[in-house]
Amino acid sequence: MPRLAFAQSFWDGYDMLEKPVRAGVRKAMGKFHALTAAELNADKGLHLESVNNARDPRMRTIRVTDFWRGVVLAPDDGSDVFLLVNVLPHDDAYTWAAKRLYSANTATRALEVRDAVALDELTPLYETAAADAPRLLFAQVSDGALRELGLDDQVLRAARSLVDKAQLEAFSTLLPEDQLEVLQYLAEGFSPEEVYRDVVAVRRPAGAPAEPVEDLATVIANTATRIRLVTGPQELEEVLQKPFEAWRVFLHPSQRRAAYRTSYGGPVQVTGGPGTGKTVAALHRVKHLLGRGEDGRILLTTYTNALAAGLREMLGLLLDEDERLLARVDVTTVDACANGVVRAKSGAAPRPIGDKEQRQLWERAVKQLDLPYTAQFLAQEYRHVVLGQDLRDLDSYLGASRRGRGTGMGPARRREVWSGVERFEQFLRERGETTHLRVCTRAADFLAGDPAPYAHVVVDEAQDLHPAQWRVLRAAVAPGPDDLFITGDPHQRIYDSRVSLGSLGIATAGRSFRLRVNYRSTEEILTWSARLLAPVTVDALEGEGTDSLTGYRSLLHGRRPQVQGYGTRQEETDALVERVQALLADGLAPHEIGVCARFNLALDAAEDKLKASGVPVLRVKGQSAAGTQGVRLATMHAMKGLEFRAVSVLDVKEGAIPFARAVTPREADPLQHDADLLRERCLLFVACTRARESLSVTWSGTPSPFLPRPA
Ligand SMILES: Nc1ncnc2c1ncn2[C@@H]1O[C@H](COP(=O)(O)OP(=O)(O)OP(=O)(O)O)[C@@H](O)[C@H]1O
Repeated sequence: MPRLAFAQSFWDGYDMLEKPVRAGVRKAMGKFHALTAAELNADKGLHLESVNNARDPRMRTIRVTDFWRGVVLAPDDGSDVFLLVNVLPHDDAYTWAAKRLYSANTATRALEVRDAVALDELTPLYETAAADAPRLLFAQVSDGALRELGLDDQVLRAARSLVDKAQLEAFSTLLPEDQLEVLQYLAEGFSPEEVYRDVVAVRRPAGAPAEPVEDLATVIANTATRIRLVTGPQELEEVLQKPFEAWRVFLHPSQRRAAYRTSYGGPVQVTGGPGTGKTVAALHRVKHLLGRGEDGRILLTTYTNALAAGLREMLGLLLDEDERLLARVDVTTVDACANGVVRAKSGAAPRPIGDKEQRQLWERAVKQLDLPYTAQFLAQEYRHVVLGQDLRDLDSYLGASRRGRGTGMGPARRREVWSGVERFEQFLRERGETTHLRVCTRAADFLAGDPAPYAHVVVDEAQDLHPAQWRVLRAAVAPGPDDLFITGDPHQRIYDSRVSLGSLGIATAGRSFRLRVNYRSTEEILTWSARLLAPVTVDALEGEGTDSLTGYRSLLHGRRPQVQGYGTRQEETDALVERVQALLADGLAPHEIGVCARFNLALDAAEDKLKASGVPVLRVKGQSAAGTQGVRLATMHAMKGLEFRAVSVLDVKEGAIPFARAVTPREADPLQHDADLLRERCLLFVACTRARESLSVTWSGTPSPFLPRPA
């Protein structure tokens, strides 16, 4: 019997197909598992036929319904795998199929597809234009190096005609996938050796023979990142019935390399810009660890309850709701985990208070002791120095380094501060209350005395964790192989945390991965959003050195973000209502639209106006039930971890972003001032990078100073 495989190009459009067409696909595909190759060719209903004037002689179409056709690549070399590559209306299917050419990449050995007709037509035009260009995009790279990286004749010629990155982008939908990625990395300034390591070597099958094997079945087997082979009728039924989410199957090689390495000698770190699939990599790592046949427990953890709820749901999907496996994983925030440890060990549930109440206690301490510091200063000193370094008495505080704090403090002043700390802690004791970070400190103490409860810990959104939280995680798993798998993006640090992972016993040197391909947003949204961060540098995830977004890019394209100021909030809100109505008229579901602002106040006005115009809305606070209809309204902080087809960021004006009250005055502490500004900037970056297809950024009055000047 022949075998059947599905290309990612087919899945991309599958969700959009109407029910009868999907039923047609299921019926047609079923025949590939039921009939022999000869019977398939003869089957009247399937009507497997070749395509006139096709660039690829293996192209066939099959009948799905009266009006829809499937496009199939049929083996002509005696191998037995048929590949479904697309499902389109009748005429489109023939046009699409005639232009496409599938080939095996000589370096990665994977199957790629190009629009051979368009490349033949366009390349000579670009060559003519390039003849007078002062510089060509790939002038620095030799033909030999390009061929080593898998470029073939047609792509090499096209590449030689390009003068800049914009032209490469214009070619991006025409070029074969792996060769395109090679060119994109080279265009970003990576050396051929780096590109070989990061793009080619990770895809090339281990032990690939020197001469490529060309039969279709082998090449398909080499393309796990874009093609799914289905082994039998039951699997076929499952993959076509269930809502299909590409991230469950088609990992980017850099995701796969990080998530599925059999074992690591110690902690691993995976970084990457927004939407590069870090969460997906973390989830697949959990799946890999569960598949190793041990019975140890796994902690999968993140920053907020809403994010943890999202992780729990995705893990269920990835593991096919297998209760036996899911029972081995605790998915929770670090704070909740610490709370559980303290509750179990002390017999009493800790009662942590929030930031606002803590500030009131600091204010009382300042007043009672008549201290020459603000409550804000003491709270920050407590967070970054005392809890950050786990200082438990005056002597340790007197001897501590205050790196990162922007004011000098001699012993006399430190004594004063310490008296404030003691008073604050006394208030907490008297009230029978505590703070989340103090719960973490206690939990780490309890854990240190016992065997570690987890065999593996997987951490998402690691950039926002405080050292006290890291101490819980460090104590929750014994140091050793596969102890910690950490994913995060330092450009999305939106809580005031500074860590040096090495000093906390979490050294990731030699075990660091970087993801660069964004799966969420269009290139237009990414490029605009990345400019928000262009004026600043951010500290690396592990706390040593800096991080950058070099090479960060998307394969998707769309409209440029709309960036627009208005005279008044009223006008801004009216424009929002119009935009949302236009998106709904375009066919977006309400829950696919997100509206966000720095403050709830700006959202209140938007909510009233949207409701008054009959648009359903839902305020996101913590978790909101998935699937509930309504345009989502959230503060920028609550946007973390979410994504929408369209996002409107409101009220991006002076005084709101950065929010003046959230920024320490420069005179009080210049370093904290800079850190606060950076955090506010990152917050805007996080909000904008939640958008998949469409982003609008608006304000009334004077725009935020963070907004890039028009290009
Ligand atoms: N290999 C993949 N194939 C298809 N889609 C993917 C893949 N990896 C990730 N995605 C999709 O890209 C989007 C972003 O993925 P994910 O949330 O894992 O990124 P992230 O790096 O954690 O993002 P952020 O840092 O912004 O939270 C999601 O919609 C996810 O389903």
